[in-house]
This record gives sequence, C-alpha cells and structure tokens, in this order.
Amino acid sequence: EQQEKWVPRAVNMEIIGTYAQTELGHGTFLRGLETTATYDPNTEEFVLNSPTLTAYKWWPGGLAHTANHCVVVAQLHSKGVNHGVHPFIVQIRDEDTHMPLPGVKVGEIGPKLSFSTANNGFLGFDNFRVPRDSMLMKNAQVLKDGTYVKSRLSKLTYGTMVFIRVMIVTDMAYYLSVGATIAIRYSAVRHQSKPKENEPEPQILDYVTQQHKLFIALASSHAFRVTGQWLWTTFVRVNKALTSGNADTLPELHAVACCLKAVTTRDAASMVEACRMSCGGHGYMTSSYLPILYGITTAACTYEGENTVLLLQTARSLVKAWQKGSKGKPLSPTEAYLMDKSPVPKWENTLDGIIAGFRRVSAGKVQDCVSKIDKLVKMGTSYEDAWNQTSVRLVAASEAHSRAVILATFRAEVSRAAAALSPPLARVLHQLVHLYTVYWALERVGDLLLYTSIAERDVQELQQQYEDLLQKIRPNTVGLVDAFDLRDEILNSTLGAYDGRVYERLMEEALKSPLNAEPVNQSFHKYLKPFMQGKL
Ligand SMILES: CCCCCCC/C=C/C(=O)SCCNC(=O)CCNC(=O)[C@H](O)C(C)(C)COP(=O)(O)OP(=O)(O)OC[C@H]1O[C@@H](n2cnc3c(N)ncnc32)[C@H](O)[C@@H]1OP(=O)(O)O
Ligand SMILES: Cc1cc2nc3c(=O)[nH]c(=O)nc-3n(C[C@H](O)[C@H](O)[C@H](O)COP(=O)(O)OP(=O)(O)OC[C@H]3O[C@@H](n4cnc5c(N)ncnc54)[C@H](O)[C@@H]3O)c2cc1C
Repeated sequence: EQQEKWVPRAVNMEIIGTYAQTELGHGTFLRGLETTATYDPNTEEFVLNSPTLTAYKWWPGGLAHTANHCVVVAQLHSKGVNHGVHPFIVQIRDEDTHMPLPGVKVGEIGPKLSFSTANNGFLGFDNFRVPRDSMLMKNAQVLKDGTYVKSRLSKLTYGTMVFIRVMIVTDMAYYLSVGATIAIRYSAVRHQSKPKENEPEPQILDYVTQQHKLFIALASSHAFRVTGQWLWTTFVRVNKALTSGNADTLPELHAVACCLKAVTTRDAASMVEACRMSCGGHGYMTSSYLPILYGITTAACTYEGENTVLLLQTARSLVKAWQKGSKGKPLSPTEAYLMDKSPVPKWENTLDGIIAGFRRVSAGKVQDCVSKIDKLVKMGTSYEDAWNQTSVRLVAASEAHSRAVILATFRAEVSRAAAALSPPLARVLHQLVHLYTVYWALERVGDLLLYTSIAERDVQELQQQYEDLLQKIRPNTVGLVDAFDLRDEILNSTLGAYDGRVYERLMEEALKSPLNAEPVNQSFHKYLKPFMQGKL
C-alpha cells in the first residue's frame, strides 16, 4: 500500500528524495541518532523533532536545495517507549513553491573536498507533524492506537545500507576504469627524458615504474567488476530468501558486503591517486579530471559506512564464525575455509597456491585475534576492551578475508567465462588475473611469510613473474582501456581524450579561464600597484 502511494510519484519525479540518516553528532552509531518521531494517537500523527544541534541531519545528498521529500531515520517513541531507529518518508518542501514547510529548517552544509554538485544539506525539525503512514511499515508497524508491532527481524532496518554497499563495489570498478583510461592514454602520448642519448624521448608508458603504477588499476577495475557482479547475485538471492521470511543468509551478506565495500573503495581511492601522480603536473590539473575522480572515490571510504567500522563488522562475523566452527558447527560458504585445519602445504607459486595462501593468512589472523581476546578476557579485561585492544589485528584479518574473496572470485569468474572468449581475449584477461594475484602476493609478502610455507626463492620468483607480466600486458594496454569504451564527454579529461590532443586541450581549457579574459587583471591595480608604490 505504501509502495503504491510513494513509488509511482518517485518514479515520475514528483518526489525528489534523499536518505536522511546521518546527523551532526552521529553517522556510524545509528542507535545514537537523536532525531525523534513521537506518535500522537489523538491525531494519528508522528511529531518529528530535532531536540539538539547534534540531532540535525547533516550530509544527505541533494537535501539542501533539490529534495522535496526524504527518508528520515529517527528514534520511534510510542506510548512512552523508545522502540529504536525507524525510517519515515517525510515531505520537507512545498511541491509547488519548493519552500521549506513550516517546522522544517533546511540548508547547505558548505564546501567539501569534492562532490561540489551534490548540495549535501542539513535538516532540523521543530515539532513537525506527519501522518502515521509516513512511517515505512514494511518491517515494523505502529497501529492507530499507538501499539508498536516489532519487526520479525530488527536488522532489516539496516537493509538499505547493504544494498548500497553492494552497488559501491561495482561503482569502484567504473571509477578505476576512468582513472586507468585517462592515465594510460596520457602515458602513451607523453614522451619524457632520454635514457638512450641517440634515441628520441620514449613514451612514459614504457617506463616499468609507470606500468607498475597503472596496470594494477586496470586489473583492479576488472577484478571489482567481476566481484561486484558476484556480490549482486548473492544480494538478489539473499533478498529473495528474506522476502519469504528466511534471514539465515543475511549475516553472511552483511559481512562480505562490509569488507568488500571497504577494500574496494580504499584500493580505488589509492589507485586513482596513483593515476593522478603518474601524470605529473598535468595530473594535478582539474581539467585532467583526476583530482575530481580522487575526491569522488575517497568519499566512498567514508559514506555508506566508514571503512574501519565496516571492516570491524566483518571481523565480528569472522570471530563468531571461528567460535562456531570450533564447536563443529557449519560455516557460511565464504567463511568455511576458516576451519581448514590441514597442515600448511608446500608453497606453490600458482594462482591457486596464492589464493590458498591468502586464506591461510586470513584464518591465521582470525585465530590470533580470538586467542588474544580470550587471553585478555581470562586476565580480567572486559570483552569490549579486549575487542578494542585487538581491533588493529581484527581490521587486518578482515582485509585478508576480503582479499581472499576477491582473488578467488576474479580467478573463478574469468576461468568460467574464458571458454566463451576468443583465445587472444582469454589470454589477456588471464594475464590481468595473474597480475592482480601476484601484485597482492608481493604487497602482502610479510603475511604470507608468517602464515604459509612461502620461501625467499618463491618471493624472488614471484617478483620476476610480476615483471614479466608487466612486459606481456604492455602491448595491449591502450587497447584494454579503449575497450572500456568511455566517451570523451564522460571522461571529461584533457589528458584522456581519445584523440590524444593533450597539449592543445590543456591550452584550450586554460584559455577558458576568466583570469585570461584581460591581459592585466584588475588585481594589479587594486593590490599589486599600490603595494609596489608602498601604499598598502
Ligand atoms: C555515485 C555516488 C553516490 C554517492 C552516494 C552516497 C550516499 C551516502 C549515503 C550514506 O552514507 S547513508 C548513511 C550510511 N551510514 C552507515 O552505513 C552507518 C554505519 N553504521 C552501522 O551500520 C551501524 O552503526 C553498525 C556498524 C552496524 C553498528 O551499529 P550497532 O552497534 O547498533 O550494531 P552492532 O551491535 O554492531 O550489530 C547489531 C547486529 O546487527 C547486524 N547488522 C549491522 N548492520 C547490518 C546490516 N546493514 N545488515 C544486516 N545486519 C546488520 C550486526 O551484524 C549485528 O548482528 P549480530 O552479530 O548481533 O548477530
Ligand atoms: C560525500 C558524502 C556523502 C554522504 N551522503 C550521505 C547521505 O546521503 N545520507 C546520510 O545519511 N549520510 C551521508 N553521509 C554521511 C556518512 O554516512 C557518514 O559520514 C559515515 O557514516 C561516517 O560517520 P561519521 O561521519 O559520523 O564518522 P564517525 O563514525 O564519527 O567516524 C570518525 C572516526 O571514528 C572511527 N570510529 C567510529 N566508530 C568506531 C568504532 N565502533 N570502532 C572503531 N572506530 C570507530 C571511524 O573509524 C573514523 O575513523 C555522507 C558522507 C559523505 C562524506
């Protein structure tokens, strides 16, 4: 019924909404949100209120001037009882005049690192009344007399966030494809230095250090696209089960969505920054689009769940799985490897060997965390304090788990798809899987030395494998980014345009600057000249 009321109006853009959950005082700790929705049975309305400054909603995208409705997450009070946070759909602006409704205080939060077009806003309520059916009642309900009917599963309130986190993994694949396209095309056009005096300046793409900076971004885009597809399929399956009342697989989805969102956003932000730096000074130009792209990707490390908090959510699941498995109980498919108690096998410098190695690392880290927590608790430390004292290791265990999931998924999905591909295409994609896997083995060689039987000669061989792969991928690099098929209008970059006219585009953009409208800028007469004449 509520969907019939609201969805058609949202689809035809009569309703422009945003998701107003975060407040000035709380973004992570949802149970600490202060906005209240108090039910009045006499009028069958909820009274929304922002009792403090920190209760003001702060951040929602489009809230300042675009949205005329929003989903507000508030503490639901009925018959004198606080039933916790629940979502409400609330009209905040007049649909004709767009004026804020009486009792609504709304505005823009100010300049940010990026997302300058998102008009993120603040929102406060002063005893603002909304009808009872504003409460989104799919999970929990409030009856006309104020009786609260609890959700069959309180965690379903958090469901929106799982959906967006699942989408973010695929978003990161896209952003990395943009960054890699810009930086690799620029690196094919840019010539610099003379390592061989009797030869012309080479393409900077031929410097192996440049390949080291950029090819991992290219490979990660494919890894995250493939992992994002797998995660979406998992989400659809879990959601289907939820619809029929079965929530058994929700905890596993929540855990894997948390760590994949955290790891893919952090990797995307750091790799886009590497793409920017690989373009030298021109990468620092706004017209290159790389600074803006960095601002977009680094924001994802914070929104939809701050990365550390999410990694700790996954760690919570891994510790619980370890404890469950230690009692002989079955584990979820993505965590089942934690109970592999077989002896550490001889190390193999193969994809399967490395993936198995990362699973050993994750399981070993989880076991170390459980042991440390148990030891602290036995010494009289509270579980909460023991958890906090172990949290750096817990985050690392979560990251290792996430990497094992990405490595295994990337390899499995490309192997499965390869049969339907032309041999040359299959070969190139396998090279990207190989590069991605060996890159992370070398990045985390310390962990592999701690938890597997990898030896020094294996590491040396992996380093050589990696350098050989850079050489093999080089000839196909520009073709691989062209294959993303990103139009110039989408890339929005002087460095990444398909025609490679980098210098002409840089100059064209520079000349558009208002500061070039006149040969002597007015600042000379207002400030420089008086200063030079000692009058300032
Ligand atoms: C193109 C670009 C577009 C950009 C758009 C950007 C839009 C951005 C929007 C936003 O940022 S919206 C706001 C996002 N905010 C968050 O994600 C908040 C993050 N915080 C939390 O999720 C929670 O605070 C917390 C981390 C879960 C901790 O809260 P709490 O202490 O109440 O919970 P716990 O005791 O840790 O866990 C309770 C229980 O619930 C399970 N659980 C938690 N979250 C979920 C979930 N999302 N789905 C399913 N289950 C969840 C958790 O595992 C615990 O279960 P048990 O272990 O007790 O069984
Ligand atoms: C670009 C952008 C768009 C956004 N859009 C929206 C939106 O549309 N709607 C919306 O509701 N919100 C939105 N947000 C807000 C976003 O969801 C929050 O900023 C995010 O959830 C983090 O919460 P916080 O800002 O309170 O940070 P905090 O939680 O205060 O984090 C600060 C630090 O504390 C640490 N910390 C917090 N809790 C723990 C813990 N339990 N254990 C260990 N460390 C901890 C964190 O790791 C972090 O280092 C947006 C934010 C950004 C940047």
